[in-house]
Amino acid sequence: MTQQILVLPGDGIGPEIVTEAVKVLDALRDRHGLDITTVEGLVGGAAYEAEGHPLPEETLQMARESNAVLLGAVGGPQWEALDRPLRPEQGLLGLRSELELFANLRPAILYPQLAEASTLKPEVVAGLDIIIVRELTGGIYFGQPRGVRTNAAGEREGYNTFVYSESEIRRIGRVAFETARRRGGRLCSVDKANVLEATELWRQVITELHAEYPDVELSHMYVDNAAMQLVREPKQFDVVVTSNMFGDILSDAAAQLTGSIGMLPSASLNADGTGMYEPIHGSAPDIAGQGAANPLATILSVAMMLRHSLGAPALADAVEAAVGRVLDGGLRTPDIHYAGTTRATTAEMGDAVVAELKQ
Ligand SMILES: NC(=O)C1=CN([C@@H]2O[C@H](COP(=O)(O)OP(=O)(O)OC[C@H]3O[C@@H](n4cnc5c(N)ncnc54)[C@H](O)[C@@H]3O)[C@@H](O)[C@H]2O)C=CC1
Ligand SMILES: CC(C)CC(=O)C(=O)O
Ligand SMILES: [Mg+2]
Repeated sequence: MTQQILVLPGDGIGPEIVTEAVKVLDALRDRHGLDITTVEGLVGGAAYEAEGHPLPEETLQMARESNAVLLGAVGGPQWEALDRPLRPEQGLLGLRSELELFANLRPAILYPQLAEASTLKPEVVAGLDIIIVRELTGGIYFGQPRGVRTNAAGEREGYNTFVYSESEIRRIGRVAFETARRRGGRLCSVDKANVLEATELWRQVITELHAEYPDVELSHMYVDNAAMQLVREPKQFDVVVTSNMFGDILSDAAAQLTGSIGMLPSASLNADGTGMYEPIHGSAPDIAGQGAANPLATILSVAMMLRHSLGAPALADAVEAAVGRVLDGGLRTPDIHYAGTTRATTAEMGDAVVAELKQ
């Protein structure tokens, strides 16, 4: 049966990188027999400009009717002064929450060809293959109450709520233990249990759950130490499970281990395997419109879509291998460019992946 993919380019570099990922999807459909159809929708600032809301009802409806969603990125300085519910980022958070995409998989894999692109010493990052399992629909990004109020001293104060229920921790914990079981068998749960009650409960629930996964080696680490360990000795990790905000921050740090934030894809999954696929980076307003964005994180997100939502693991492998061959050939967008390699635009990089896929 034909599977439908909702394409949401969003803002900034979003349309540029998504164009390249759609070229890959088109090639898979036309030349490799992938039975898909794509529809396009609005999200973020683009949706606000056209419809007055960052997540129009029509977009949400199309997402619900699709087998998978491919998203670029949202946000930009021009929308920062809007009331919070109208800001582009709320469109993305709304999609994650409405589709119950609680499990965010963020693999950080160093392509060997990019060892020199990393700002870390090659021996620190060579062979890096870790995955961050980030809880995506709870924690401080969604907790109530939140806002800005005037306190008793007549001063403005901002407040947010860091809250996790046992069931929210358990379901992301299960995804993480299962992921570890399929990989190197090691899970590190990252929290701030020494200070925050919500993450003290996190540590307890993950520890309880461990009884069901005795074959997985579990460790716990405070988030401040984890940030340091990620740059000190990243290969000590296999699977990391953590809360929404900690995962957001740690995955940007992990991205740089691989050479660039433009290399890290992600899958956001719900309980029935429906997924949204997006690069981990944002809309990069500083380079938007210049053809300078690296489209590989978005193209690698297509590979994750093929594996997790479209039941096409062999095509996922083919896309990842095509990316590897393009890097072998020396083509580099500016973020991963260094002496001896060939500078490429966003579109040249996408075209090169498509050309490699044809072989
Ligand atoms: N998932 C999403 O849609 C996200 C949206 N944002 C939004 O994006 C906007 C910009 O946020 P920033 O903090 O600057 O984060 P960002 O991730 O957009 O950019 C950080 C830095 O990385 C570079 N970069 C990002 N993606 C790249 C790519 N594919 N190729 C080459 N370089 C790349 C940018 O040029 C910038 O220097 C904000 O409005 C923010 O709210 C931020 C993070 C995630
Ligand atoms: C802009 C935020 C809503 C998201 C973010 O930074 C992320 O998911 O990595
Ligand atoms: Mg982020």
